Amino acid sequence: MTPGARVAAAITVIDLWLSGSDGLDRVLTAWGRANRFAGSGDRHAIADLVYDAVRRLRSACWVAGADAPGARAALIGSLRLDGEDPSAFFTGEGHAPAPPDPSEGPRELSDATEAIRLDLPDWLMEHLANASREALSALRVRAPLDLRVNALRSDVARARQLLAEEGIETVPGPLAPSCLRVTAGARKVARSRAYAEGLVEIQDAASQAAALASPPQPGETVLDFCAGGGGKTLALGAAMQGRGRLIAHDISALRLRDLAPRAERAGLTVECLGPCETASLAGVCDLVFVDAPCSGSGAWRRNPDAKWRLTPQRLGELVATQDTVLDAASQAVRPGARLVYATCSILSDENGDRVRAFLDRNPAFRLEGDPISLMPGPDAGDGFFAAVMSRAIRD
Ligand SMILES: C[S@@+](CC[C@H](N)C(=O)[O-])C[C@H]1O[C@@H](n2cnc3c(N)ncnc32)[C@H](O)[C@@H]1O
Repeated sequence: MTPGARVAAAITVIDLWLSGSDGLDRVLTAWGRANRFAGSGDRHAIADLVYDAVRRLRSACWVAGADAPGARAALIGSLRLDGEDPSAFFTGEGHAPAPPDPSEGPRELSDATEAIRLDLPDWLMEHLANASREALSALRVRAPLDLRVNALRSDVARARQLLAEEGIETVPGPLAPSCLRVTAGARKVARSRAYAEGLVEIQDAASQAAALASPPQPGETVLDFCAGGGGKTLALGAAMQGRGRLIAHDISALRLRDLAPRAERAGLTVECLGPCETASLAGVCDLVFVDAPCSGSGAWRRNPDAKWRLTPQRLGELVATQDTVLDAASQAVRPGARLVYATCSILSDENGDRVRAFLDRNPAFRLEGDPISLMPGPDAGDGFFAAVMSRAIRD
């Protein structure tokens, strides 16, 4: 495909996403299936164009002269924000889109409101008043790929060497000793031997750090209450050196489906419990980890469509779920043991506010130290929050 045809395809994908309710990933996958002529290089290039434009949807549309989100404006503006001349792609020749007309900018980004410049919905600005502008700007930029070296299978030096032999270059990553940041060959990771044999997992640096907010010890009974795909479960299991009882629970049995084979690859045994199967764990766990469902605002550079779909009503629903989940999970904590509440959110509504509300409802628990509050950044990881609480020996 020509560069212009790739831009045209990216416009089609964003159009479909804007007019439907599916996530961007699904729309992209469906487009790829319906357009088999596009090779993997084309599909990757189109995905990059799409994600770059959606991450910066408001600012891109602004510099393309549009006051409302639109796919064509998003692409024109996104190219401009990257210092490219859109006319080089919008040629009208072959499958390329028609050339930009004078109503399509350029317009100075410095004339836009702060919410537009930061690519955030207007209503969210007051919720983010305490977040630094650098952290919010980081959400407009493509995220790096981080790996967690699985100590049960390898050490960091050996994992780096094996990855390098397959053309995947890494440097030591931030926030966690097991973190490697991929600097070249990111697209080869999922097909690499190191990945297939469980030496490394794909996991953001901040997620790795959050999993170790209260490091589990070998021999402990550890419950990952919102285990989902199991990223934290595997990190917890590695910290336990594979010894003890590791239990994964989620309200969605479907989301736990891939955990058993992932755990086996990582050299771990995990008990998987479906919804409402935790009654037998009441008061027995040494550590209960709650990676609560949240807005995902700390990871919006990876999932930029989520930020445009979040509404005040949805945030309210999430907050109510977080309270319910934390109350339910706390039942499994043994007297004297730990409860960790974590989110990949940067909104205090979902973080400190939830912990304070929980402690007010549950006087048997108290906060241990200051919560970890990680903000997204080029040399950091995603935004993440983790608070460690402990249950009194006697209620
Ligand atoms: C942030 S995701 C977990 C990600 C996962 N821990 C990881 O590291 O890959 C939140 C999870 O909470 C689950 N969830 C939502 N409501 C729940 C509930 N009431 N009880 C338990 N899990 C719930 C969701 O199905 C989802 O898998």
